[in-house]
Formats: sequence, C-alpha cells, structure tokens
Amino acid sequence: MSKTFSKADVASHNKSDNLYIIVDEDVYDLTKFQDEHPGGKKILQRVAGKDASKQFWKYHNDSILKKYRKQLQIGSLDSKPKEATPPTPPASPQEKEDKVQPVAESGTISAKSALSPPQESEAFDTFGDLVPYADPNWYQSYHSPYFNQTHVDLRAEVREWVEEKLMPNVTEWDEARKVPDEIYQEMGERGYLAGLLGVHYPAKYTDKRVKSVPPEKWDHFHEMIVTDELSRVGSGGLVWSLIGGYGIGGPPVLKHGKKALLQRIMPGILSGEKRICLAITEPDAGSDVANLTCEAKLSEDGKHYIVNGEKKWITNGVWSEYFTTAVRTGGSGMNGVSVLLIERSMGGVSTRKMDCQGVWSSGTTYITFEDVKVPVENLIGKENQGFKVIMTNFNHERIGIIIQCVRFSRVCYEESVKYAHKRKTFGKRLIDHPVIRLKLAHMARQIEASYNWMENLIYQCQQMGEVEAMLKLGGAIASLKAQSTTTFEFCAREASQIFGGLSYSRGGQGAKVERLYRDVRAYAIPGGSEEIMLDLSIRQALRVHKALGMKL
Ligand code: HEM
Repeated sequence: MSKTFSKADVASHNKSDNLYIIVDEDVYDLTKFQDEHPGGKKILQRVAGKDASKQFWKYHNDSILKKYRKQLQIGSLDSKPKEATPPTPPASPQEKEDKVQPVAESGTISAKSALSPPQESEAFDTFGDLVPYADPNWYQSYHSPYFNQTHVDLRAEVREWVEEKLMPNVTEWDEARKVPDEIYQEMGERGYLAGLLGVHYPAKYTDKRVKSVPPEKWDHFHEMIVTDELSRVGSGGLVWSLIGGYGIGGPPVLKHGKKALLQRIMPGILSGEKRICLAITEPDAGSDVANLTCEAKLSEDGKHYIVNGEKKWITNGVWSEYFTTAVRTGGSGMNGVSVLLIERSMGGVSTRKMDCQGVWSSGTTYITFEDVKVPVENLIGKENQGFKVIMTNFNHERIGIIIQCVRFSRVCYEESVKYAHKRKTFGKRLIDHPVIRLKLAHMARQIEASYNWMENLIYQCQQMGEVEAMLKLGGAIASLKAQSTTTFEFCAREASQIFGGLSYSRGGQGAKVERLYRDVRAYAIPGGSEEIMLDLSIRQALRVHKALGMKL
C-alpha cells in the first residue's frame, strides 16, 4: 500500500486486463473489481491509466472509498505530500473549486473574521465539515453554556468509531435487516450502553467505561452526544438496533427493579451480552396504555405471575433475552397495570419478526406470551402501580426520538447541501438555483429551532428530579417530539426532491435520503403519535401552570 507511482507508471496500466486509476493522488488497481463495479466496466476502462478524481466524485460519496480503499488501493502518486492525508475525506475537485474565499458582502460576515482565533473565547475548536447547520453550532466555534472538554472528547471518540466501523456498512446492514451482533457488543465494551439510561453512569453494575469521560462526570449531554453522533449514519434501523429496545427497556428496570434482580441481570445487559426491550404496545392498545389486556395472574402460592397475551411492534424483541413488559394484574384502567421483567428462558415466549415500512434493521417484533411463569421477584415497581413506571419512562424515550429526528433532519440537509454543490442542471449547479436554496433555508430554520429547544429541555431534565420532570417537562417534550418528527418529515421530503431519482432508488449517493424517507413514520407514530403529543402538550402545560399559579 505504501508504494509510490509516477503519473507515467499509472498511465501504462491502461488496458482492461491491467487497469489502474488515480483518485485524489491515490492509485487503485481495478483490474479485478471492474467486473463487479455497479456502474459497469466500460466506464472504468475509459479512464484506465488516468486521473479519474473528477468522474469519481461525480458519481460517489466518500463512504465508497472508506469501504473499498483497503481492498483496491495499491499506493499513491510520488507527488502526494507525505503527511497530507487529512482525517476528513478528501474534497472532490468540485468541492475544491467551491472553497469559499471569505469576502464580506453587505449583510454578511466574512468567514475569515468568524473563524479567526478569538481573543478571549470559550468556544471550542471547529469540528467536522463546517457545513453551516449540518452540525450543532457548538461544533463550529460558536458559544454554548452546556458543553465542556469531556463532551468535546466524547464527540470525537464516537465520531471516529461511527465513521470507520458503521458508516461504510450501514446500507448493507439495512438491506440484510440485521446489524451484526459484534457491533452491539462493542457498544457495551465501549461503555456507551451503560451511559444511555437517562441516569448517572451505573458504574456499580459494570466494569465497562467510556474512554473519554469518567463515570462521575457523565451527564445527559454525554448521552445526547452518543445518540446524536450514532444517528449520523442516517438509518433509524441501525440506531434502533443499537439503542432502541435497550434505551427504553433498561431504565425502568434499573430505576425500579429489586436489588437482587439488578445484580443478577444488569452486568450482562450493560456489557452488551444480553439484550433487553420494552413490551407495552399491543395489537389493540398503543398510546392508550391504560387499556392494555396482556394478563398476569398471581399463582395460588403467591410466588409467580402467569402471563398470557400479545405484544406488537416491539423494537429488538427478536433478539432479546429480557422483556420489560406492561401487564394487567388488577382491574380495568391505569390502576390495574404492573410492569414485569419477563425472561425468554422462562419458556412460553415466542417472537416473530414483523415486516415494516422502515427501520428495517431494528428487529420490529410480534410477541406472544403463553402461560409464562414469572417469579414475583421480577416485579418492577409495585403491583398495580406500573402506570407511573411507564409514564416516567416516556420523557427519556421521547428525548431519544427527538435527538435522532433532529440529526436525521441534519443528515438530509447536509447530504442535500453537498450534492447541490456538485450536481448541475440547466448549466448551473443546484446550489445556484434560488428554488433549491429556499428548500435548504426552510430545512435549516426548522432544524435549528428544534435543536435549540432540545438542548434547553435536556438541561431542564438534568436539573429536575424524575417526577418534577415528568410533570413540568412532559408537555414540552411531547410538543418537541411532534416538532422534531414534522421537521424530519419535511427535511426527508425536500432532500428527496433535491436528489431526484437518486433518492428513489436504493443505495448509492442518495442512500441515506431514500432510507430516512422510509423511516419517517417509525418516528412520527411510536412513542406517542404527533396528534396525541400535540394535544397532550397543551393539556399538560395548562394543568401544571394552573398549579404554578397561572392567571388568565
Ligand atoms: C475506486 C474506484 C471505484 C469504486 C470502488 C467504485 C464503486 C462503486 C459502487 C459501490 C457503486 C454503486 C453505487 C454506490 O454505492 O455509490 C458505483 C456506481 C457507479 N460508479 Fe463507481 N467506483 C469506482 C470508480 C468509478 C469511476 C472512476 C467511475 C467513472 C469514471 C465510476 C462510475 C460509476 C457510475 C456511473 C456508477 C453508477 C451511479 C448511479 O447508480 O447513479 N466509478 N461505483
């Protein structure tokens, strides 16, 4: 791989049985690969022996090089500077042409003055590709009251892993409807699972640690960063596969489970060896939790519950050992609901994978419980008081959904901005068409409004106790959930229009946009549909503010 070539060397490999090309001063041997090249072999033969950088960037994005470099790169040009390899993907020739020369126009701020080192500033160094609005602005040297160096370090740590390990494979895993188990286990090894439960880092149940953040410093913004950076892959399926079931099934157990149960099961869950999911929704009860019918009858000796019933649309169910399950132990309504931790090994648990519109690799599951014998020790919280356990869990679940939706919206926007700089129609780049800029502007304003509200609510969650947060923030979080899913839907649609046919077919440059467009409903419906969220947001806020002394 470290071999160097002159341009003349490469030029001599210009036949179909001996085919080299240059991309960004690196040399690739495509002799064998040409037959499997999805774009065809003739197109490669036409650039054999030549610098094909321009053509390459026209048809691909950087994930292709990440995936194939190891297999196909045989060296670099002798003219390539030795330590020139940047950590971020090389700019395409088109992008290089587009590098903004900071010029102050009326009503604008020159890039130079904004980016030149401030005298006395606590803003962090710039991070990422610096496309405006494609990352939160504290990534781009703007000020923020919420973040410190541990957040900066965690951001870099997660991004590196995502870029190297996840990003190049996400399309393949989505199509295969399964993310390899080793990736989930790595989430445990790296300590990320333990940090995603909406509580302080549960160090006493695991020896796993996050490299860049000591457990005692872990806060809600660290959790936000892990979810946010993971979501850059642009696949709800992948994110849900890694944190979907776990992030909502784990917290009720950790917060309300008995000590002996926690000591037995938590280490395996936090390390990523065993999976857990949340089983509330039924074929006939979704947001209407108080009406669920899955029954748990106490045995005559009072030692077990016998569980019978069905659960539907349960994320990660097919892969789970543990099911944090809402059951009916008493009369009708919310005061007859309890939560049980059901274990697959208890017998009588069947899981079937469901075919859904989106989030393909998330393992959406139909579950049947038939005479499952669950020891009373597995009761989570108190009998017939499960409704409170479920309700206090919703804020964390919805914040998770919001973080993902805002980042998915950014992904749609970022992909669009980058594509709009290289695609030409009617002799102009898309970015030079006002109608395209208008689309980007409408995306960006919704993304930033949602994100900034999100940061504020995460800060509030961090300052309040769980019950205060449930009462005071429940309405606002519900509202922001609706705001973030409508933003996501808008951005997926607009990005799809910008990409045109490329986002209608699967894979290739439009892969993220096509996939996210399909994933939208998986965010707008579960965890409380938009309609339920918006109605709740006003009812709850009015109720709480009445108690606070609202004057009308
Ligand atoms: C390192 C060299 C290359 C690799 C590894 C590679 C790989 C791929 C892959 C995986 C695809 C499928 C679509 C995607 O996932 O983006 C693709 C499509 C394509 N490639 Fe390449 N390619 C290379 C070089 C080139 C070059 C030099 C050209 C042009 C001269 C080219 C033209 C195309 C075209 C036209 C398509 C179809 C795009 C579409 O469906 O819209 N490729 N390539």
